[in-house]
Amino acid sequence: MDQAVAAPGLERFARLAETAPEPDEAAARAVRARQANLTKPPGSLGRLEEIAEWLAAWQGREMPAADRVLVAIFAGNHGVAARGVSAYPAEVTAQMVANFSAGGAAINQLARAFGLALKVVPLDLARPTQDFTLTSAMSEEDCAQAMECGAQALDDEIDLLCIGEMGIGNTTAAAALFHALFGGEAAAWVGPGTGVQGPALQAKVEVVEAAARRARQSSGPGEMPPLGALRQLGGREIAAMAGAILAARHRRVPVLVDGFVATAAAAVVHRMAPGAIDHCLVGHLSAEPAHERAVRAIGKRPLLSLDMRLGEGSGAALAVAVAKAAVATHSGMATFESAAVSRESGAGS
Ligand SMILES: O=C(O)c1ccc[n+]([C@@H]2O[C@H](COP(=O)([O-])O)[C@@H](O)[C@H]2O)c1
Ligand SMILES: Cc1cc2nc[nH]c2cc1C
Repeated sequence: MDQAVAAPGLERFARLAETAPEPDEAAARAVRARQANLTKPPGSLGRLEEIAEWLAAWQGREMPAADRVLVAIFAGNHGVAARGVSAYPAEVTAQMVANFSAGGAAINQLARAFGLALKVVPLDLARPTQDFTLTSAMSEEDCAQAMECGAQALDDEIDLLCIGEMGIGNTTAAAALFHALFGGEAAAWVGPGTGVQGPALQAKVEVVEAAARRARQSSGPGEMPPLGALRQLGGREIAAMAGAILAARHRRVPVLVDGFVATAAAAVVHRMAPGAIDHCLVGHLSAEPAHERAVRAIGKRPLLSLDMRLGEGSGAALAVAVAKAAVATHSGMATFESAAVSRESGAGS
């Protein structure tokens, strides 16, 4: 039987989820008190107000910041790609990593446009994970090592972290993880990814069904433990994103999660302990059809919905603009007193 969580490396991450620090309620209260005095009808900045409070609560400061933002992109290769589940060949993963380094990818332009730091972390690209229809994707050591790489991506002082990924075949891994963690039909979690359609899409559904069946048998009766599911069905970049989410919580760094694949990493952490992803928001609703179901399953509501389905942190990076807007309004606006603006007349109550 497969007791993934018993591995020493993975145990460290199970403990990180169990000992996650709580939000700073005093900072959140201070944000709410200030917002009540800013020159606007109460609640009229909608989710910007919620985001300012969320940033402050996790940063542990009354005046939140979104100046030092890091986009971390983790890249991994997948044995299951050999089953024809992607519209692109597996070598595109390494080629896109080179493109990130050369500054030619979409995320490079978004990072430049919004003044974001970009870190690209390739994870053992020459050694794809195992085909998880046949055996578990990663050994316990491999999974723990990838999670550790994710945790270490946070070595600098930052206000906000965007997590993203690159990995041909990884929408199959993400679909398999959602299926294992949340149940339902495999077909409800599978979509085109980079553009798979017709019989190849049906074959992708069958790959996810076969993988979930094998993982369930290997993991034994009862609910599959989240770290077990990660090592059975995930990929190194998904494990790294899970590690980064857990490490960010301990550093009190709020996290913007990118699309469908990054949400699979958040889903693993969500299932590790109650409230374990309270410091995360989903930046953008992917056009990958199952993303909506996935974000609902982890109790989130994406900030943006622009029909993108790119990955590489792009949806999270765009959502930084919203976080910056929340900080700018919260910290820059005048109060009713300072601007000599009359408060509500009472007709509304
Ligand atoms: O995150 C998303 O919403 C998303 C949706 C579709 C595709 N992707 C990206 O496309 C790649 C995976 O697609 P595929 O078809 O190879 O499984 C991977 O590099 C992801 O970053 C990402
Ligand atoms: C070209 C290309 C760029 C990507 N960026 C993220 N996933 C991707 C997948 C492909 C195929």
